Amino acid sequence: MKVKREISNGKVKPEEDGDKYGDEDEKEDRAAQSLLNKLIRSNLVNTTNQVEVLQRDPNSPLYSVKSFEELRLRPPLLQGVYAMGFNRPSRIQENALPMMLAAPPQNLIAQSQSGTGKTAAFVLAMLTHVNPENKWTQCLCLSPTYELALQTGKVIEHMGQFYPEVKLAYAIRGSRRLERGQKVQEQIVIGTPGTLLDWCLKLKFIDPKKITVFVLDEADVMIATQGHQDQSIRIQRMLTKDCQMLLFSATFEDSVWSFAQRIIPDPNIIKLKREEETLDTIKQYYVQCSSKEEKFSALCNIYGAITIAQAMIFCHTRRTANWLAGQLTKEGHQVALLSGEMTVEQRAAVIQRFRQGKEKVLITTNVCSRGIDVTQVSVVINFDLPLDKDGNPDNETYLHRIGRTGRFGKRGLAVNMVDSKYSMDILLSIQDHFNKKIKKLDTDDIDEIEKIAN
Ligand SMILES: Nc1ncnc2c1ncn2[C@@H]1O[C@H](COP(=O)(O)OP(=O)(O)OP(=O)(O)O)[C@@H](O)[C@H]1O
Repeated sequence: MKVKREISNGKVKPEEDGDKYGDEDEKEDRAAQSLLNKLIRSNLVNTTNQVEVLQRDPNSPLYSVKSFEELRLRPPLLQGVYAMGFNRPSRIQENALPMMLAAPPQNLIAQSQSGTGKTAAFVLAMLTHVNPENKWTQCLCLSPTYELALQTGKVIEHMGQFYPEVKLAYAIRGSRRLERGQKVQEQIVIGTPGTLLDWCLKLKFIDPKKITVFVLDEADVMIATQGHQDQSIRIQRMLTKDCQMLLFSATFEDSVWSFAQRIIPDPNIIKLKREEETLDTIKQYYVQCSSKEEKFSALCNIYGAITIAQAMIFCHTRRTANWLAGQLTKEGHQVALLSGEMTVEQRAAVIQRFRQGKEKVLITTNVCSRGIDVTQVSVVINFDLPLDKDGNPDNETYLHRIGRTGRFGKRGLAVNMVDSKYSMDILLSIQDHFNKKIKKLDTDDIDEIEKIAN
C-alpha cells in the first residue's frame, strides 16, 4: 500500500517503497558522534578565525602565548607535550592556557569546535596543578560517557608519560572495589557524573573539599543526557570556592550557555567561531529520474563519463544504502558502507579506510555521516535529498554534506537525484534558500556530463 503523509508546508510526500523516511533506530547520538570525531581525527583542526575573550577581571593583564616554553611548565610535562608532536599552542590554547595556569587559578568557560585542542589544554592544566606527593584525588574530570572518558584518559597518560608520579583512575560504574570510607589515592579521577557523584557522596572514596581542579568536558553532549546536568551540579556544589572550575563545549546553544553559567562561578570566557561552510566553490547539479533504479543508472552514466577520485553518496535510509552498495559492487566499484547498526569503532574504521583511499565510494545515511570531513571528496551525490525529521528540506544538512570551508576548500561537484514532484520541490526550496542555481544535468548525454568535470 502506498502511504501518503502530510508535511508541514502542505506538500504530500509518498513513502518510498514502503521504506520509512528516516530510520527510527538511527537517532542522533551526540556522545557517539563526539567519540567518532575523536577516533578519526589525527590532527588539529585548522582555523583562521579569531578567538573572542571575555575576562572575569578586565583589569588583569590579558596575554596569550605563542610557545609552550612561555608557560614555564614542569620539564617532564614540556617533554610530554613535545612527545605528542605539538610544536606550538593551538589558537584556543594560546589564550586558554595562560588563564588556566595562572595563579591564583581562574575559572574558564571555553567553546570551540571539536579538534581545536581543548582536551589537550585542560589535560595540561590538570597535570600542572596536581601535587604528586599528595596521595589523594585533586582533579576531577567529568565526561559524558565511559568511552569518552577513556579517550581523555589516554591523552592524560600520553601527555603525562614522563611524569609517572601522577596517577589516574577511572570512575566508571563497577570499576572499583574499595571498602566504604576508603579513599582513592590517584591524583586525577575521570569519570561519568553518576559514578563520580556516588564516589564523592555515597561511597566517600573522594573528598570533594580536596579537589583543586574541576573539569566539565563536552558540556553540550553532557546536557543532552538525562540526569547528567543535575548530577554535575550536585558534584560542583560539594567543591570549595577555591577550586578551579573549567567547562568545555564544542557548541554553544542557549541551553549549554545557561548550564555553563550555573556551574562555573565568575568565569573567563573564550570562544572560537567555527569556519563557515560555503557553497561558493561547489558546482551543483540535479538529475531528473523516476525511480531508484533510474537514479542508479544515472549514477552509472556519471561514473562512465568522468573520472571520480572519491565520492560520497548519501541515502535517506539504510535500506536504500544497502541496496545501492550491492548494485555498485556488482558493477565492480569498491564500496564502503556506513550504516546505523555499526558500532562507533566499526564506523571509525570504515572512515579511516576511506580517508586512506582504500575505497573510492562511501555510501552513507545522514546520521552516520556527521563528522566526516568531505574536503578530500571530489564528488558528493545526494541519492536522496536531505530532509529533517518532519520531512521538510534540511538546508543545514545540505550545506554540511557538500559545503567547504572557504579558505581550505577545494572545488567540488554535487549531484542531486530527484525522483518525484516532492523531491523536486525539496530541491527548489534548497536552491531558493541558498540562492545558488542548481543546474539540470542530462545523464543520457555523455558530452554534457563530461563538461561538468571541467
Ligand atoms: N598544540 C597542538 N599542536 C598540534 N596538535 C595538537 C595541539 N593540541 C592538540 N593537538 C592535536 O589535535 C587534535 C585535537 O585536539 P583535542 O582533542 O585536544 O581537541 P578538542 O577541541 O578537545 O576536540 P574534541 O572536542 O573532539 O575533544 C588531537 O589529535 C591533538 O593531539
